[in-house]
Amino acid sequence: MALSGKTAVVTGAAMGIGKAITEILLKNGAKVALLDKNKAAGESVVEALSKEYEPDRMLFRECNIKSDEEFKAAFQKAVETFGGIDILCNNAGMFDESEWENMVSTNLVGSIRGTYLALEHMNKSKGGQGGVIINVSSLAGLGPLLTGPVYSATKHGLVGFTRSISHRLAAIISTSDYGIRANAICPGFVQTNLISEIKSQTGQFAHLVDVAECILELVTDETKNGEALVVVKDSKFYVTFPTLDKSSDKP
Ligand SMILES: NC(=O)C1=CN([C@@H]2O[C@H](COP(=O)(O)OP(=O)(O)OC[C@H]3O[C@@H](n4cnc5c(N)ncnc54)[C@H](O)[C@@H]3O)[C@@H](O)[C@H]2O)C=CC1
Ligand SMILES: CCCCCC(=O)CC\C=C/C=C/C=C/[C@@H](O)[C@@H](O)CCCC(=O)O
Repeated sequence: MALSGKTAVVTGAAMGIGKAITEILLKNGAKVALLDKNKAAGESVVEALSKEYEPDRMLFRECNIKSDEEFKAAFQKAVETFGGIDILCNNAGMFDESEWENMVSTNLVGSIRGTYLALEHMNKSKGGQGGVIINVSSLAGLGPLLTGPVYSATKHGLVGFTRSISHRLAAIISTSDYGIRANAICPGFVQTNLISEIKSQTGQFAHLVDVAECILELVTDETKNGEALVVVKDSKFYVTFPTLDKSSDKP
């Protein structure tokens, strides 16, 4: 997918990984609807980016992805402003095990909500233009995270949901081509506000630009559907998942 003229919706775009995703999409010619619950930070980012990119290629919309109403309105605003939606990056997320129900509502339910909204808008069989959905999971979505059992559950859930949706989209292509791909990205530690608010952190950190470049790869490479791409310091790799042997329930 060439990005020039394409429209992306990025959640959690006001800082961190979401801001880095927004910048690399703008740099590669896309228009971006930045969504975030943090209005002040979101407006500040758009003001700063408008100095480097054409202001009519971006918009900020305050949106809490836990709200169906706010998320639907934000999608509608993006469609009205830019004419359609080609890319969704479900990036918004949090880490707070003391707020575990809120974390599930944000990290998992919020991203599922965004995915289903995108399927409606992108679906070629319903007048859409097709597109690609990137769900930001985590390395903790592929293995246990001692310090974050519920966080890890939300990110495992997101990998499972993304793989299931993408396999479904691939399976129905012969009957009703949605023209939509879905992939997960699984970063290791990245120095952002989310991490800086967590005290006991160890481990090596990937760079924001590395994560953004991996997301760009998943967006532009139309052969990628149902993938989980790991990106850690100085390394990236596509996860190979066990396939169930149809004749038995053994992987
Ligand atoms: N920083 C890291 O080490 C890693 C982060 N991730 C994931 O990357 C994504 C982004 O994380 P960071 O950039 O590190 O976090 P961050 O805290 O720096 O930025 C997150 C952004 O999302 C927004 N947000 C949070 N909840 C929201 C909601 N309910 N509705 C709308 N916006 C909301 C925040 O206002 C903030 O602007 C998250 O899904 C996180 O789980 C994954 C692996 C590693
Ligand atoms: C502690 C809060 C972190 C919140 C932000 C993140 O998501 C950071 C994720 C970084 C590290 C997670 C590490 C998990 C490691 C193990 O589960 C390991 O088993 C993962 C193996 C993945 C693989 O190699 O396929």
